[in-house]
Amino acid sequence: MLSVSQLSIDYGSNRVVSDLNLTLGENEILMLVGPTGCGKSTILQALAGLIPISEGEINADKWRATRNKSVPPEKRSVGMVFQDFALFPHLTVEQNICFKLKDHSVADHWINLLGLEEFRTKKPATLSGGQKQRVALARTLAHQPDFVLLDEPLSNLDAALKDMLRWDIRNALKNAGVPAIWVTHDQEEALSVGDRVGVLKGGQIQQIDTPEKCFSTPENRFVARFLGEASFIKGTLNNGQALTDIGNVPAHGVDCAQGNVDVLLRPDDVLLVQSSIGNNGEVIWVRFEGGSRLCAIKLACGTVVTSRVSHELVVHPGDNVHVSLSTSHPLAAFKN
Ligand SMILES: Nc1ncnc2c1ncn2[C@@H]1O[C@H](COP(=O)(O)OP(=O)(O)OP(=O)(O)O)[C@@H](O)[C@H]1O
Repeated sequence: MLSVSQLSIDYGSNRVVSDLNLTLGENEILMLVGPTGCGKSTILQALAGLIPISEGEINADKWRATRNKSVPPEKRSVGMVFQDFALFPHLTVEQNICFKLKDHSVADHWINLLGLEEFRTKKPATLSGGQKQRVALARTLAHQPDFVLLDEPLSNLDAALKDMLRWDIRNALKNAGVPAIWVTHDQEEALSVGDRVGVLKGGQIQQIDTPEKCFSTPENRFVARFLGEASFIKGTLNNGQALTDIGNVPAHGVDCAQGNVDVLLRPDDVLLVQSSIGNNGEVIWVRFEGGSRLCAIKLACGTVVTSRVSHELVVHPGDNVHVSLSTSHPLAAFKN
């Protein structure tokens, strides 16, 4: 178990992380997301003991660090996985994994689990990016850390490989029973592989919650926009029901919002139909996504909403269409 309370971190006179509170449960994967420069890597470096903290404390089972009581990285039992793999080029895969390891037999488990058997005697230069990252993860887990910090481990890999490797990393962490904090730029990665997601802005946590809650009931508009396509439509909220120009839906008032609100719409909440009568909007752009199309529709009131439709529905900019709300789950509504 790792817990961080009221943690602040400065670079000189510049405070880049303020009043951070979080706990990492046993066997939990916590994803940290946020725009570039919001302090994600800085938090990982402070947890690893690579940079000093200015306020607050970090508590692990075996140690406690504060501004006045630093604990060196080697005493923290922390494993780190970086985007650039950080392997020793002159050592083989096996030697990299076993580096400074007393019991080499532990390495075999991770070599097998991460599919590295055939590369055991190879040098890193002959491996692909995905294989190198598996070696880096195997090395980290073979050292049996108390927790693992992953700093954008997939950002140097192509899309197809990313998708496969993110599940392999999650499975390996779960197999090891080691909790992890995983920094990513990728909202889809955060929502799909994390047990919880922490959204950061300007060095401050905006929300830490399950992926479902962060996505469906974001605590503010920043979180709503950061975690996927979001549009807002004006409405009136009373007794859990929001009335809008394109339909009435169950809604939940964020911060007890009532009356005039902006209702958060995800593309899957908006139903688009092509019809010759009763149209209420005009398509302004369409993005082909493979199995689906993402369409932006301008309503008569000027509001733009997005809708995701099947690839079978061929829609063009300029088409007049009918959009409505089709959700049975409550949508988040913000005071306007
Ligand atoms: N060594 C340093 N000295 C001074 N300022 C730094 C240093 N490292 C980072 N910063 C600043 O601290 C802020 C947070 O940087 P950090 O690298 O933690 O952000 P990040 O969220 O990880 O960004 P990215 O997603 O681009 O990797 C940024 O404004 C950055 O310019």
